[in-house]
Amino acid sequence: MDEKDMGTDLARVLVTEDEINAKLRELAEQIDRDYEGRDVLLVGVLKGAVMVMADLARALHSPITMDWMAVSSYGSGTKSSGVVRILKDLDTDIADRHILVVEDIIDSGLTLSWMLANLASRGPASLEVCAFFRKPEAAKVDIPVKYLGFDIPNEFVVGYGLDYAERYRNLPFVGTLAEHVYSGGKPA
Ligand SMILES: O=P(O)(O)OC[C@H]1O[C@H](OP(=O)(O)OP(=O)(O)O)[C@H](O)[C@@H]1O
Ligand code: HPA
Ligand SMILES: [Mg+2]
Repeated sequence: MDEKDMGTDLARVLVTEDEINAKLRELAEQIDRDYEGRDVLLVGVLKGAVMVMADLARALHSPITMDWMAVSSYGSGTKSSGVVRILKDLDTDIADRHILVVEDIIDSGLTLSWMLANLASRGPASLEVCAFFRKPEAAKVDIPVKYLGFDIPNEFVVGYGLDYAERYRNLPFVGTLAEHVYSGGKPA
């Protein structure tokens, strides 16, 4: 599915594939500059951050390693429960390491707020956040984001890693879903 052939499930494209690729290059340049001479461990948050992690890592020239954590607060719905569970912990000891957490989206901020407190308690040398999308109007807690992709409106979005009931993660752009997808009805 691309932007010209969205099917009937998508209502509106918010960020195009070209905009995503340009932003990745911009963020990678900044990260390369900031981490010059230091080894950085990118910590991706499964599963949403898979796309941004893979693309950002390839856009970087810095020597990086990657690790993954799986936490879940949304389940199959569209609202954060605020209750964060670790489904998979890091394989790496992050004490004295430079950690850059890579997230697809900050919505309420509850997931990342919990994760940052958890990671900080492990004694990293530094701890920063790269979030590709953020919904400023949805924030319940303030998250310090050093590398930000796009601020987007307070609507449920899918694509580029973001799912609705596990679907749409593979769209190369980000958009909103048509009403019939939520209501289970037929496309208009
Ligand atoms: O700021 P918040 O309101 O906490 O929301 C953001 C989090 O919610 C989503 O994860 P989800 O729990 O859906 O898991 P997934 O990445 O596997 O889809 C998203 O990938 C972020 O991790
Ligand atoms: O808008 C969203 N879409 C998909 N997953 C999400 N997780 C938090 N916010 C969102
Ligand atoms: Mg999800």
